[in-house]
Amino acid sequence: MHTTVSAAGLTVRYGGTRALDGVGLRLTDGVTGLLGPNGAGKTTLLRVLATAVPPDGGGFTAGGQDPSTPAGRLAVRRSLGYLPQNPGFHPDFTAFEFVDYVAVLKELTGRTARHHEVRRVLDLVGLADVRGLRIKRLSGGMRQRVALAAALVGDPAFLVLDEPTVHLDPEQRMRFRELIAQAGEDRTVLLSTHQTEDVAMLCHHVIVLAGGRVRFDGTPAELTARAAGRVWSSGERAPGARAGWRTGSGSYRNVGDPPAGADLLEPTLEDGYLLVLDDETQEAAAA
Ligand SMILES: Nc1ncnc2c1ncn2[C@@H]1O[C@H](COP(=O)(O)OP(=O)(O)OP(=O)(O)O)[C@@H](O)[C@H]1O
Repeated sequence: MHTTVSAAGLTVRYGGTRALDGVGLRLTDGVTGLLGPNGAGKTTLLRVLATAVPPDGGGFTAGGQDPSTPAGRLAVRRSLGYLPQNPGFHPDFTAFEFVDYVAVLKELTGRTARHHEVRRVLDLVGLADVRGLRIKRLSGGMRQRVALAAALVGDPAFLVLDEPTVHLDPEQRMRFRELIAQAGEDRTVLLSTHQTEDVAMLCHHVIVLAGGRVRFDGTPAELTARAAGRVWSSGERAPGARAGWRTGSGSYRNVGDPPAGADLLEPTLEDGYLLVLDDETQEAAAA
């Protein structure tokens, strides 16, 4: 069960700051990655799409429902799972109690069916064995899985995940990626992350946000292609490099504007992302 989400002109102002400045997007089934530097507006965008913050301008629909009307908002909320940056756990709740509490908020009122659903989602994220433990006794990775289970309660068609892999060690991150990929098989998932590997491994679609605006919207391959012919190796730091660092082999890996005859390297998604941000910074400085 998935849904289509379409947004146009989304604007959110906090005093003089435009956290979102006319954002448009279209999400379909599968996992879309949302990349952007600190303060880009990612959390604000996710909060708008999760109907936690109404936009000052523009709007969106999810599954054809418009959350600017009370009936539409209810319909969008019923089809939504949200994993916020700070899930607000009560540390004395057990994993089961927390997810059950979220299930009550999501209007799963029949106790037996609700408890069945809570066990199903805890099972799905691999927490069946620890569902009776208090959240304060769980590791960071397990807590993130509790938060994901809470987001999955009621089998929502649209899942909004705000930096779910942050603070996880590499093994936990890998396990979490498996869960997100699984969730994205039959859902529309929007995943905010600072990890370009998350996007390279999980996403069929990527949006780069900076300064409250969409700077790139396309496939991971298209983002990587932005750096084609712009990554090269040299014996020392190259003058045309926007970023350059000495690698373990002793040579420099440079990203930017290569000199003629440079020894070009295969670009990565991270190179493409760096150049999208850097090109945008240079354009802003020139304007
Ligand atoms: N409640 C708020 N009050 C005032 N300003 C805010 C508020 N929330 C966000 N902002 C500002 O809006 C801008 C976008 O913030 P947002 O948290 O959406 O960015 P982000 O991309 O999620 O950043 P990060 O990666 O650091 O979480 C920033 O300049 C931030 O300081």
